[in-house]
Amino acid sequence: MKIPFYKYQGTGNDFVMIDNRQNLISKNNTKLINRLCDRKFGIGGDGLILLENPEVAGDDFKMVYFNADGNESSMCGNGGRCLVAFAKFLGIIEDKATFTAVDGPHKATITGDEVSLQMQDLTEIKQSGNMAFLDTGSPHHVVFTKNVAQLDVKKEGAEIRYSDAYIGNGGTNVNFVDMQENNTFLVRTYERGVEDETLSCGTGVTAVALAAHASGKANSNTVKLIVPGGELSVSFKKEDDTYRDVWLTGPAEQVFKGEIIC
Ligand SMILES: N[C@@H](CCC[C@H](N)C(=O)O)C(=O)O
Repeated sequence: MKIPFYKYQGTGNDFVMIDNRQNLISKNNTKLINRLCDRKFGIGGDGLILLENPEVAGDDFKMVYFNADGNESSMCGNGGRCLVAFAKFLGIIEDKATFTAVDGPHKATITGDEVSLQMQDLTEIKQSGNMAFLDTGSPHHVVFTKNVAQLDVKKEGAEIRYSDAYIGNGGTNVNFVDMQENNTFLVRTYERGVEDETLSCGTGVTAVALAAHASGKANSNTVKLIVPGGELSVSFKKEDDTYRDVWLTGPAEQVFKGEIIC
């Protein structure tokens, strides 16, 4: 059997994309999904995303996201942006989308090469010293520190991800953040389910922007995030204790296509 696939990247966070509206691939095939994401034995990717038929009235499609380990996981911000570009490529949408993912409904807009994705509203941010924990669709531990460029993110991220605080609770992603000038932050992320540093994480930079604003490190409603794979921005409104109208914006690009032989 041959299954057509596409590969997308958004600031270096890369995904295998499959149009699964005809149920070509089973969501329970963890081994196959893990192998397809393997950079030596498969296509290679930080995750795999299925575009499926919508289950909610008014939606254009449904997003199903798997980490590179083959397990279905929580929301992927960059993956969501790439999926919107894929939906446009497939002719499902033009420049606007409405879809549902594991964390609920999302809206998106496309402007040239950039895709903006609306993230969920957020109220709870746990802050302690230079750290914060928040769930922007996926769980994120945020550490504000210095010399982020020199850090061993895989080693230090794994220590936090597998620490007693998180191990019994499904784990966490970990973001190391170096504050620059003018509401700009340098971010490196250790991703759960990839179990390594990725070049970018959309829910991660969203968490960083909101944690930075909540702790007074950012004073603008638009924050610029520099990640190893490029640049993203996050804009939001704060009403009472809640961050609303949270939008993640950055590039999303199709890089190649092929056929899975299985
Ligand atoms: N790369 C993603 C986050 C994907 C989910 C994460 N690995 C998890 O399991 O929590 C993003 O862009 O948000």
